[in-house]
This record gives sequence, structure tokens and C-alpha cells, in this order.
Amino acid sequence: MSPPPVLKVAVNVPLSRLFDYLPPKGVDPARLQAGVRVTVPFGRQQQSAVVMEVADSSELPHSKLKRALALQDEETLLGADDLWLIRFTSEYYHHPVGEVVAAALPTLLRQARPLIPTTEQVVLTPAGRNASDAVLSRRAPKQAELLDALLRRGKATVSELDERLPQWRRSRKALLDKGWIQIDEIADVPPPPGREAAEPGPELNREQRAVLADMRSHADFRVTVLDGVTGSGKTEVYLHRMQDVLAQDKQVLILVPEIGLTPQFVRRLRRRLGIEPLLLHSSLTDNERLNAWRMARDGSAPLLLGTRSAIFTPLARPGLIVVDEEHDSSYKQQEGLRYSARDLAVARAKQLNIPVILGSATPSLETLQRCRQAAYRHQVLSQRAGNAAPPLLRLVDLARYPSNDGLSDPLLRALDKHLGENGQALIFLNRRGFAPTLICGGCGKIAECNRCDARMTVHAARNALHCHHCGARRALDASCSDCGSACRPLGQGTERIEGVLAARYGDESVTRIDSDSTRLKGTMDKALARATSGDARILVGTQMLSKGHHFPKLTLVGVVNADQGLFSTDFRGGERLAQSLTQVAGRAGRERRQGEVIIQTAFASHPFWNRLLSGGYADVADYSLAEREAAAWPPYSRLALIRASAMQRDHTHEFLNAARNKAEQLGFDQVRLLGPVSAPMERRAGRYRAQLLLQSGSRQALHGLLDALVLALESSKSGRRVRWSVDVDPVELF
Ligand SMILES: Nc1ncnc2c1ncn2[C@@H]1O[C@H](COP(=O)(O)OP(=O)(O)OP(=O)(O)O)[C@@H](O)[C@H]1O
Ligand SMILES: [Zn+2]
Repeated sequence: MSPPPVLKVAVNVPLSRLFDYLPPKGVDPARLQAGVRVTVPFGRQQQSAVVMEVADSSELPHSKLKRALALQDEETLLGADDLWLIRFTSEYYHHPVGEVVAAALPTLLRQARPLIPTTEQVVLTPAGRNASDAVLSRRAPKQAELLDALLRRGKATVSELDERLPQWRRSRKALLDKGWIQIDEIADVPPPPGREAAEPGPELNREQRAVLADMRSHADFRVTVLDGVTGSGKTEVYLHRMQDVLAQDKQVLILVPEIGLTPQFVRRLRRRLGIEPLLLHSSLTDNERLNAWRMARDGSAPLLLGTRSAIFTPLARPGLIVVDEEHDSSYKQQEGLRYSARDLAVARAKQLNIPVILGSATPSLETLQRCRQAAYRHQVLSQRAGNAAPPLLRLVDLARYPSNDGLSDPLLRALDKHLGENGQALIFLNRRGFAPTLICGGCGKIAECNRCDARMTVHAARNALHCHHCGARRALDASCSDCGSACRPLGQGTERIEGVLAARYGDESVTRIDSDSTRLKGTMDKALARATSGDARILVGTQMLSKGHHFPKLTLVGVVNADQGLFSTDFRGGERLAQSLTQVAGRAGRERRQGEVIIQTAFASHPFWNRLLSGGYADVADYSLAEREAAAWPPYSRLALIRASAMQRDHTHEFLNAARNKAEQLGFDQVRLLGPVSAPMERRAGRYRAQLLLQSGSRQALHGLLDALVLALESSKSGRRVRWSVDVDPVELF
């Protein structure tokens, strides 16, 4: 008899390797395939794990192998392409494969639940139906209420009851004991999205038609970079391409940086494609998430719209992937598994041999560089669609026109003018709260966070100081704890600017949109609706407002302070600044009237401004690429960052020094090691942070070194005293 197969499974633990198990007792070996879930004994616990491979043998003797306890799935949950993506992600980002699987699966599947989500349904029994609730309503009014609620429909799911009778669970046991209700487990699946008639869009202009024709000429894998100025009709081009693919009965996956910001986009997809897009994002309930995942996997949902993690969703008939606003840094996960959804989209499309579109008015330098190398196809839309003209940009030199509470005279005059002509204005400031600093008028002491090397932000409405790094909060100090003098807020945040504008133009006219003002469910949609209708005459907001929106009446954009980005220590500072200013400027004048953009700066002679104002984003990008090439920064080299944090400063440095020594021993000459150094904001949430940067012109060398180094670090002693992580292609260096 041949020996039983060996299951190589991914367990959700922070170790790179797979673990070997024998098949569960009594399971037909034919049912054991890569992509099924099994329950395995792990340490003293049981774990749910995914079979990555079914092998003939193990490096361990059979007698040493434990047996898996149970097979969870009748059919494979993850197909070969899904497993490929998981492995690729694990290898490329040097992240434990079990944790990648965990990131790729909806929570319920991770918890060994079945693919069809279920819910509890409370059903009235015949006895319950006949029970007299006259008596009950006197003695037990809560029970009577529940019976009453059920009488009308005979049954209700627990979530329906939770909504209508929040206290119902208290009566549950009593009524069950009386035999008046019973609780059934039922499938909780919504119907798949239906189709309706699609509305036609505007006729494409010449540039759009040329781009679309080029995309249509190539059905296989190809990366098209749709580099179109704001309002040039990129979305119209995607929509046509999506229509083609959907008409061939294939699926389309669209990634966006954030879904809460795009109700307009969702509506547009529905209207123009005649299909309800299935949403995949982090604020779904567990059941909703599982259902979305399942309908993508079985093909019953043709159109999927999701944020970063949606890139892992299985697709039955993949046809096209679109990454909108590809430059957006939220495609890169900044903790745990630090993947770039954009880069994985390209890898996945290649594996599936399908086209992928990366769209942006401000493509990342990495992407532009790939275009220069002809690895990606560069398609440019140089004109705004329809009759809209590009916005006019103007600088206001704060050295000449000092600002009062953040707003200079020229900006205020422009506001008067645009509002007077029935226009709408957007005031952009990438800083929420009232003021970024609280300072003592006597000794100059600044309020700092106790757990971070950072200042506290003043939030006036809550009369509090918040740390934007660790979330710490405390009451606003009226007087200085050192000298007793009065403290005052210094600088501007969105809350303060909102107040200044409300005092000048009236409360009614001003709407603030930032993560503080839109925390409550529904407030974001409402604010965006007011912005779109024009009821909100002045919008004040952070980068939340700068991306992707189409506010037809908006004619003026004012940038309160752009200088933070000018002197950034991050080599991506200039690129980021140019992107965010171009994007926010692009909100102005998207319909009939030309938009005006006023940027306030204290450094008007900085060469950055000349480049941006005369040459636009493309010039800034060319210049920055040359700079990066000279300094051998990405995209002209590859980076990986090893980060460590600990309660004691020494531990991080010891660990990273050991990592450096190990890396040197491994002898990859083509990789430069920089550090270890403390992070610029060394202490965060009470932990000290440090980092070691690895840089190389050769991707192979860098990954070769990481392969060996990560294995060594996983078993290193100093690694146990710190939290450490590897960040491949980091977007934040600090
Ligand atoms: N060929 C066209 N003729 C007339 N109007 C068009 C055309 N193409 C697009 N539009 C309109 O122009 C506006 C901008 O188009 P769209 O949203 O597709 O641009 P975009 O490049 O994706 O925008 P952004 O990147 O700035 O968000 C929309 O109102 C759209 O309906
Ligand atoms: Zn803090």
C-alpha cells in the first residue's frame, strides 16, 4: 500500500513555513486537494488551516506527523490562481503564508464557518401563536412585546429583532422554555445582483476613442496606464471597457482607494452598466463580506468594487481589473501584511492573463517609470472632456499678504467674488482639528503627547487635546502646568478655518468634510450630497475632499497651506505634494465655468512652484524622476525596511544591529544596508521605534537577502523582545 499523502497547510501564525499533516481519518484521499480547509491540532489548540499542497512525502518521518482532525470543505475553497496569489504575496512581501491566507479570507471562513453564511431565525410555534398574551402583557410585558412582533409575520431574524426590539434577547429564554418560540439556523444569502437597462453616456471624444480602441485591440494581459488630466473622462473610458468585458460574461474588479468617498461612483456604475456593483470593503458585516466573497467566487456577481483587500477576492471568470487613482498611498497596507494592492493587481492580472488598467491624473513615479521602460502602455488624455477648461492656478505669497487666521486677503477676495457670482468654493487643508499646537503664552511650552514624540492637536468642539498618532485624548489645558500662564492654540486646522468662514459668511454656508465631521454613519453621504447640489456654498476639508469628486458648481479651490510638503524629509515629499495639489485643483471648474485655484505659501520662490504652475504634474514628475535617478532612490532602486519597536530603546537597536550583522554575513554585495537608526518620531504609543533600510539596484539580490534574513530573524533570540516587520517597497520611510 502506498503511504498516505501529506497535507502541507498554512496555519495563521507568524512563521514563514508550511506545516505537514497526515489526512484526517476516514476521508477519501480524492477529496484532499489544495485549497480546502482542514482543522488541525496545533500546539495545545485546534486551528483552522488551508491546504496549500498535497505532497507524496514529508521531510519528517511519517511517525512524527500528526493527523489533521477534520476536512471542512466539500470542494476547494480557493482555486489554483487564488493559491498562486497567496504564495506570491507571501514570497514577495516576505510575510508568513498563513497570515496572507488569513488576510485573503473573510473572517467567517477563517473561523471554520461554512461558505454559506447562516443566521438565527426566531419562529413562533403553534403553541406560541395560541398563547394568550393578555395575561402576559400584564406580568411580562417584554415577552408580550416579542410575541406581538412575531405574530404579524410568524418569524424574524435575530438582526431584524435586534433592530426593532433591542431588548428582545432578555425574553428569549423564557419563551423558549415555554415552547412558544423556536430558533432555526437559516441561510443568510441575498439574491445576486440583477441587471437593468444601462443608460448611454456622452459620446466619447477623439482622444477617448483612440485610447479605447487601443485597449480593445488587446484582450490578453497588458498594463494600460490611463494618464488623464482631472476631468478628462478617464472613467468614461473605463466604463466602455467594462461594458465589453461584461458583455463577454466575464467579471470586472475595480479597486478604489476608499469606498465611503465614492457614492457618486457607485451610482454611476449602476446607471451606466445596468448592474449593481457588489461592494467589498472593511465596514461590511461578517455575513455581508462572506456573501460578497462567495458571489465573486461563484461568478454570480459580475461587477465588484472594492478597496485594497478586494484584490484577494476569488473570481470565477476574471476579465478585467481597474485600479482607479493608482497613485493613492492607501493601496499600500501600512501594518501587518504590507502589500500594495496596485502592484498585486498587476501581478494577478499577469497570472490570469487579463488586462489591467491603472488610472490617474497624477500617476506615481513608479508607474511612469514602467511606462518609460515600455513595460506598461502609457495612454494620455490631455484635455478635459466636454467643454470644461483646465483650472487657473495662482500662488499667494504669504510673505507679502499675511494671513489672518489662516486666510489671506487675496483668498478672501476671491471667495467673495466666486460666492457673489453664485459659485462654490472648496478650502483645502490637510490638517483636521482646530489647531495643530497648543502653546503657553508665558514660557512657550507646547502640549505634547505622553506616549508619543508628538504634539497634541487642539479639538475645540470637544474642548480636548488629541494625539493623531496614538489616539490619546485629554482635556484642554487652560493654563500651563509649568508656569500657570494662559495657553493658546497655534496654527490652523479645518475646524478653525470652518469657524472663521462661518463668522464671515454665515454658519449655513459652510460644510466641513474630514474624518472628524463624518464619523457618524450617513453623515458623509449627506455632506457629499450637499456639496454636489451646491447647497454647501463653502466646503472645508482634508484630502478626503480632494479625490475623485465631481461637484458641478465648484469654481474656486483655496489651499490654505501647502508648505508642509515642500521641505519633507521623505524623498516622496515632492511627488505627494504635486499629486495632492493637482487632485484638489482638479475639483474646480469641471463644468461650464472655468475654475480658479489659489495656493497660499510662505515660500513662493521655491522652484517647486514654478515647475508645478508652468509645467503641471508632468513636469514635476520628470524633474523628480531625474532627481531619484541621481540619488538612486526608487524607482531606480528597490527598498525594504525592517522595522522594530519595543518598550525599551536598546532592544530595538540590539535587534536591528543583529539583523545588520546577519545580513553582512550573508554576503549580498549588491545590497546596501542603511542604519539602524531611530525612527524620526521615535516614540509612538509608548513604544520606541527604529529601522534598518535595505537598498539595492537588483530586485533579485534584495529578495535573495531577505529570504535568508527573515528566516534567521524568525528564530533569533533578540527578535523575541521586539515587534518587528519587513516592509517591501515601503511608501512611508518613517
Ligand atoms: N466625451 C465626453 N463628452 C462630454 N462629457 C464627458 C465626456 N467624457 C466625460 N465627460 C464628462 O466629464 C466629466 C468628467 O469625466 P470623468 O469623471 O469620466 O473624468 P475623470 O478623468 O475620471 O475625472 P477625475 O480623474 O478628475 O475624477 C463627467 O461629468 C463626465 O460625464
Ligand atoms: Zn500619542
